[in-house]
Amino acid sequence: MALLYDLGQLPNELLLIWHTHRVALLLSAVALVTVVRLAIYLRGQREKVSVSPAPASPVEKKLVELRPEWLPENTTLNVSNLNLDDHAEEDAIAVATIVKAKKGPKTVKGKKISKKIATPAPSFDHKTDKIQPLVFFQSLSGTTERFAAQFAKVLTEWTTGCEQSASFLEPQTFDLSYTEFDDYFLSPPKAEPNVKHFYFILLPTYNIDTVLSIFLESLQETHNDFRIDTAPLSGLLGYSVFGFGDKEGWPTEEDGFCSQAREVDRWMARLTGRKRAYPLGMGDVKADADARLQEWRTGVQEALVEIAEGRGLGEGVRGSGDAAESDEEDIDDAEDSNGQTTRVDDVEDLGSMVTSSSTAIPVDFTTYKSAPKSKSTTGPKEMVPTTSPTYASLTKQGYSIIGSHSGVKICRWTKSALRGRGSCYKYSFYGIQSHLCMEATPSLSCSNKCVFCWRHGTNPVGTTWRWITDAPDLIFDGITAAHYKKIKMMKGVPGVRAERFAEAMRIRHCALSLVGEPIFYPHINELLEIMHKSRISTFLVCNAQHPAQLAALVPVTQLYVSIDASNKESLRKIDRPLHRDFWERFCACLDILRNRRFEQRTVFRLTLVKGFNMAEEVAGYADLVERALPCFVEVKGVTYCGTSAAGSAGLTMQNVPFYEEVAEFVTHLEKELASRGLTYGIGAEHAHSCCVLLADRTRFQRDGRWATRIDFERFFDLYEGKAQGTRMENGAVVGWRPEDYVGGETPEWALWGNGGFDPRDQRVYRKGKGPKTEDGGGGGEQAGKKVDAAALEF
Ligand SMILES: Cc1cc2nc3c(=O)[nH]c(=O)nc-3n(C[C@H](O)[C@H](O)[C@H](O)COP(=O)(O)O)c2cc1C
Ligand code: SF4
Repeated sequence: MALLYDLGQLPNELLLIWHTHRVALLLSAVALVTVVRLAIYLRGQREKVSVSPAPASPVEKKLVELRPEWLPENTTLNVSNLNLDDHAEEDAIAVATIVKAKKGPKTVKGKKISKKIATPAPSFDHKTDKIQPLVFFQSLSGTTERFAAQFAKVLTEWTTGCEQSASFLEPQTFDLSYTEFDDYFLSPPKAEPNVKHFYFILLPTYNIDTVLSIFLESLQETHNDFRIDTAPLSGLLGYSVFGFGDKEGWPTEEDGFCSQAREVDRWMARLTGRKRAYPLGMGDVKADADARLQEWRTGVQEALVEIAEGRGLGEGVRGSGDAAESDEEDIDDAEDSNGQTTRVDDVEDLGSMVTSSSTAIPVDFTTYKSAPKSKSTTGPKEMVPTTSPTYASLTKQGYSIIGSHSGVKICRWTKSALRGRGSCYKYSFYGIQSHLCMEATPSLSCSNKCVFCWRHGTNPVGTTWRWITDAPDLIFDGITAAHYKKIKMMKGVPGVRAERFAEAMRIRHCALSLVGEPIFYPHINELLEIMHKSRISTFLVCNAQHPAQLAALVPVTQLYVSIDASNKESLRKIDRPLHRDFWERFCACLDILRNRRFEQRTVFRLTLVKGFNMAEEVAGYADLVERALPCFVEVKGVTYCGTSAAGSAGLTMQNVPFYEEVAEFVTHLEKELASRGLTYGIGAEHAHSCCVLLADRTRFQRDGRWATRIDFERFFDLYEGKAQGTRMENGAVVGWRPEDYVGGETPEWALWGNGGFDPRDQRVYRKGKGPKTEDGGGGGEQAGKKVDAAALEF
């Protein structure tokens, strides 16, 4: 009973205890929860620490798959197969070290480089230091070049005659078309420690794609590259920009007057940490350019005196103490006016960004000289508008521009063949009669700036296709019509043979090369299909910079890759590619060529330029041949076009090899290939074009005799399915092989040692030149003749 009574009292007892000790109880509960939470937190911290490797402990290495944007769909780049450092130096490091982490959301850790530039101005000790003035210019139609030369001359006179002359080194001038941007705009140039640089930049403005756009992209790219200081040029003493524009077409800055010079000035301010030594100068080429330039020069000279006397850039400019300059450069350029980030990580986006960041410039090429145009430009531009210097230059030299990005021209060999005076080397080697051949390109733009290309400065360049695109059938109709028109114009030329003239009215072959990069055109496959359906054979030359397009190309009659150098450094110097990963692209193209060598005739085209890519490079070229195993290797001496562009690229007649030198080079290459067990032999020559052919003996010899010619009709039959090919896969026929359309034997007169001139043609010697041997052939030719740029042949 007593027990029942005690239990009945329990709730009351508990209530009493709660009322008496509730504060203590609540405090104890809070303390307990805190201790438990703390314990969980500390445990978590310990786990994180233990995930990190102990100092110097081995970390797991993982192979990181490189997947550049140019790789074809569903393809991965096997770095070990690419042998990227076969002949080269510091190539891509494909193995990155990665600390194995727990699965979970990927966190990217990085340190944002402060936009505020801390780098102080380089101090200038006027007793020991020297100022090296560098004058950079860019010119498409020569105006800025003339002004720059004049400016450099007066500046030189001033630096040698002024009171501070001991502080100055002789000014140097650079054409930006031929300047490696990375050598001057990624950091100040390398020099003795007491030599400090000052940049003068003189530029025109073009509201179309030109090399200038590439320069702007490169400045922007450098500034935005998160691996580089945002002001990598702060080591310069200073800079100043002068722009040339045309107020007739672009009356005000709003309309785009000198817009590119203004942009360059702004990027330079950012890259130098605001070292603008003198304000941007601008001149109207049709009015006051001369006076404005003199004014600007006097101003910059005064700034140079200040520097030379140790006073830096003067008041109000960063580096001199008072960073009071205030304009848009102070604003964090990572944000545009809408507050949206404009930082780019994809280099390919830069083109459009540069355009969009500039003052919106109207592009109405039909009204170039008319009233100011409205401001907005949307959508792509024409690659070669009729008002562009490129258009003027190309048409002047006999090119017909089709649409806005294709070109056609009859080469001198077509004219020569019409007159019965001989065809080009393609006749000797492959049986192509020059009067049946059309030379064209669907892309006048290119991603290289090769030193031997005569069009520099004026040719459109770009790494991606971003122009208005013409349809392939329109291009085909346009180029064939223009070709026939030009042939017809030959009707009255003395010596043209009637039968050849009649034959020429049916195009049989197309050399897709001319200038520019044909596979850059997005519908190249459709264009090729149209040609093949019209029974026109296709010889396509590409510059080994577009592996994705190369891999996706339909088989052509003969596929060429230009091999302008045997190693990375030499390729960089001679082709001056726009792609930073040019060597990887080049190597990938070689591997694609190797894979496709049983589908179509593949050719290496070597253009030898003395002093650039000949000496000591035989082994390097042999490496490349070994890698791609092309069916043929054509070795050709460069043709000197004698333009100022070639001159600025450092090319002179001394760079044009003699035929004997080309022949000697080929003999060495043949030996080198043989020493590696490769089965190449010298198949044919055409001394007149300074060209020699190496071919794979196992594939293009019949009973020990060379058979380098092509059976074109058989190629079309194979293409149309009228004849069956012999390319097999898993026991089934999957297509044709180059061996299926090998033509007749290489004629005797074309074989090595016989000169390569068809005896049925009439040989015409240039004034003062005569036959070296009785038969008129045999290695006596001199390639080193200055020819008109229009005489360049594929
Ligand atoms: C197609 C074309 C576009 C041009 N665009 C501009 C422009 O947007 N703004 C400007 O001020 N001048 C423009 N100009 C004028 C040139 O900048 C001017 O003629 C300059 O002197 C050319 O210099 P260069 O001969 O050194 O190439 C353009 C000229 C051409 C032919
Ligand atoms: S690849 Fe041809 S067109 Fe392009 S830059 Fe070189 S030489 Fe000129």
